[in-house]
Amino acid sequence: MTDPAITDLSKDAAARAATLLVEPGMRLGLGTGSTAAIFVRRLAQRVQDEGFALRCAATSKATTELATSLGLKVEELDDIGWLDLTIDGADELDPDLNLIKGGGAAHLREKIVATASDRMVVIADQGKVVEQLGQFHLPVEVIPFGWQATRTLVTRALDRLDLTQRPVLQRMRDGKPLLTDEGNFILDLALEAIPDAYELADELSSIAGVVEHGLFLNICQLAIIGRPDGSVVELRREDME
Ligand SMILES: O=C[C@H](O)[C@H](O)[C@H](O)COP(=O)(O)O
Repeated sequence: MTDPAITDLSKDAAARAATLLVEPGMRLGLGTGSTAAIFVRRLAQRVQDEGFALRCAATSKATTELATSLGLKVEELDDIGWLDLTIDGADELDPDLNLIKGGGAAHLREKIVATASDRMVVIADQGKVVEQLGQFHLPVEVIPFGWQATRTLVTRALDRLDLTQRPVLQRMRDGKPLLTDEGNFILDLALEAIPDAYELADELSSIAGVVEHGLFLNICQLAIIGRPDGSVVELRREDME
């Protein structure tokens, strides 16, 4: 396992590089998670040093609190309307820049913000880059009402795709299921490999109690992968090279 301090250096390298994509006056989406938090800190520092204005929309209560505490102006997405750029982390990314997100249970708002942006850029360390998605458990946000019936429907969908693993309600807080910022539960799918992410996404999206899954397909345009020595590698979708 990679030393967490090394991983943090890599995340910081990616975050620093991403701050250079931000231009004065931009409408900017702020992601959630440890990498996105480093970006928010780096961005706040740059804004303070250079004194320019930005309009930010955040993807979680945690990011709203962090950004606001650092002096960034955070507004409701609906008050901004549309975003120029969103910068966020990811749990996994494949060579097509398809992603798994939601390790921090924020993927619903993250997907709304990312798809309401002209560009989404992912920042990550090398450990997030995979050949095929699925090693990281796939989060599926479900409405608490009837969640067990929803879980049955998710199981049947997995069966149809010959995926034998079962969805699990495993994220707990104070002995109760963890609630997302939108008051929903998370089912985790430990799939190990997702042979066809588009097919799985379609199946999951067609289930009534599923609010959103953590597959981000065809949404990210650029990934900035940080290295412990402070350098970065940029990955673009193959069809965009
Ligand atoms: O729900 C959380 C988000 O999708 C995060 O962006 C993702 O889990 C990556 O987080 P981290 O940068 O902490 O690995």
